[in-house]
Amino acid sequence: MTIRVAIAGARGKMGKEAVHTVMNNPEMELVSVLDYKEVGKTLADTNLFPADFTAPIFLDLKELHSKTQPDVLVDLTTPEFVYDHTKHALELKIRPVVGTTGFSDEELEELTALSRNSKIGCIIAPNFAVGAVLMMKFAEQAAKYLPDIEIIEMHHDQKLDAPSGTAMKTAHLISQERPIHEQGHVREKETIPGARGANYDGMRIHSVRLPGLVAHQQVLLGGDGQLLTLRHDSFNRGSFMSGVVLSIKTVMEKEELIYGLEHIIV
Ligand SMILES: NC(=O)C1=CN([C@@H]2O[C@H](COP(=O)(O)OP(=O)(O)OC[C@H]3O[C@@H](n4cnc5c(N)ncnc54)[C@H](OP(=O)(O)O)[C@@H]3O)[C@@H](O)[C@H]2O)C=CC1
Ligand SMILES: O=C(O)C1=N[C@H](C(=O)O)C[C@H](O)C1
Repeated sequence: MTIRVAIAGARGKMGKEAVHTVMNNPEMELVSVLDYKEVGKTLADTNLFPADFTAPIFLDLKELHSKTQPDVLVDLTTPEFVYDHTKHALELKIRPVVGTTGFSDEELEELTALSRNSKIGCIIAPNFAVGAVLMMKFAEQAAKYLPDIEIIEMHHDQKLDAPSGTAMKTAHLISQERPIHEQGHVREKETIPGARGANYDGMRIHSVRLPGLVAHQQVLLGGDGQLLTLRHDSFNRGSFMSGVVLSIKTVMEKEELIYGLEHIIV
């Protein structure tokens, strides 16, 4: 069976890569695109894609659904729109595969309940790169033994959310294994507010934004006379595409929301 895929955010850095990935996958068909620009045109009409990329562009998800009947909506847009897109897709019984980051805990809880109640699968993956997922899992394991931890995430300077979704997910996984623990000196004082980064359960997260970067993260675990450094680098957006393909295939078999690629990597 061919999986009918719609993409939101197709003109973006990740979206463009995902369009090519779906178009080149024999088990998938790109049936439509959700966007607020170039509505009524096709991808090819935008001059960003080859002439045979004829998926039509819609502004409204309901109309996109009724005219093109996608099985899956891949969302690669912005933190501002992703919650509405995902909720609306679930209500229309389109399975969301979401790479967009920036969800609040409350939004994730609401979408989890909606997915469970409607029995429509949904995958939200803060990072589709297998190496990044391994870094998170290794950090989770190491935190039991080395609970003094700082996360440094480094991204291109067009990124909207901070900390990154990957850093938030890493901190969440670590906090499940790490004993409750305040780090640093009890009388530590910031001379410039923010100098010590964001505080997640006593761990620190630092966000670096610079041109030239793609997506990079280090987890530093300090101990007496020692430092364990776990590092992952995505040098290009191709690094995320095997995770996108795996998620599109897997969401077809699910009836609940899955948060994180670690739950579906076999
Ligand atoms: N999970 C993962 O592995 C990865 C996740 N990401 C995440 O994916 C998201 C996209 O990243 P990236 O491609 O770098 O960002 P870009 O800014 O390059 O792309 C976002 C695209 O979405 C478009 N867009 C904005 N609003 C809407 C809307 N309402 N409907 C449809 N399209 C819309 C934007 O258009 P315009 O610019 O005209 O507003 C733009 O073309 C981010 O949240 C990022 O953190 C990124 C890489 C990997
Ligand atoms: O915006 C990005 O580029 C990325 N966003 C995701 C995140 O917030 O972790 C995944 C990856 O780091 C790239």
